[in-house]
Amino acid sequence: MTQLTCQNLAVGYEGRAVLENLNFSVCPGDYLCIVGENGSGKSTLMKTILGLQPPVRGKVLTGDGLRKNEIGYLPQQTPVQRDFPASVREIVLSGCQGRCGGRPFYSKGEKQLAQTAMERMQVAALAKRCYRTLSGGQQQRVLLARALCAAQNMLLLDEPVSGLDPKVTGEMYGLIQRLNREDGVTILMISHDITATLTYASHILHLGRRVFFGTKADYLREFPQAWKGGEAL
Ligand SMILES: Nc1ncnc2c1ncn2[C@@H]1O[C@H](COP(=O)(O)OP(=O)(O)OP(=O)(O)O)[C@@H](O)[C@H]1O
Repeated sequence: MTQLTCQNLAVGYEGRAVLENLNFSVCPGDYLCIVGENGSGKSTLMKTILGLQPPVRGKVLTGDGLRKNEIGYLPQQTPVQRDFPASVREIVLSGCQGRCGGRPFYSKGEKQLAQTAMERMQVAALAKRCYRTLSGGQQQRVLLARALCAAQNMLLLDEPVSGLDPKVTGEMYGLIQRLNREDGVTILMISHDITATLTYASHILHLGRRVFFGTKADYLREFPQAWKGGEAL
């Protein structure tokens, strides 16, 4: 059973394709890394998958009980977002907004969901702290907890470790791996980190002059030089 299928998909702007002929599926529990050089269309594909912009051609289909508004999203952080003047708890709770249906307060269940997400991401002790006083790694864990409030089945992460030091990067990857392995959360991750991709991914989508989609083993068979950190495609 597939959760997400891109069928003859072309993505781009104002009818002009940046990427075309994309055909791939994601199953529950997959860990898909989307790699490719700058400008290859990773963010455009992600926005199309999230339904934030229409496909130029083709379709994005969801299945296995997953609806398009049930994909949790961790955007790439901008400096303005890093300075956001709200408490950790408020930010995590705001992930529940899609569930509120216009209601101007959070229910007991939503507050519990936020508490559980903060515990899973090890930020419960920071609940009352102001977001902008946190370290980069703590901020990313808060945003992951927020994404978990929005969706439990699939997370889309746009370069979740950019700007983090190696130790914090390792911790972040560890938390994401636990969500995937222990909680069965499907992961779609845009990454520039080929070593991490080859360590954690079950599947790889490489965007570029040639598009590749397949398992990590297929990728390594086709592009053995990827291990050496060389240009893969
Ligand atoms: N709003 C827009 N309107 C028109 N073209 C755009 C728009 N946003 C991006 N593009 C173009 O689409 C192409 C793909 O951009 P995109 O941001 O998806 O690439 P990316 O792989 O995510 O790059 P990066 O790794 O630098 O984040 C680029 O040529 C870019 O200039």
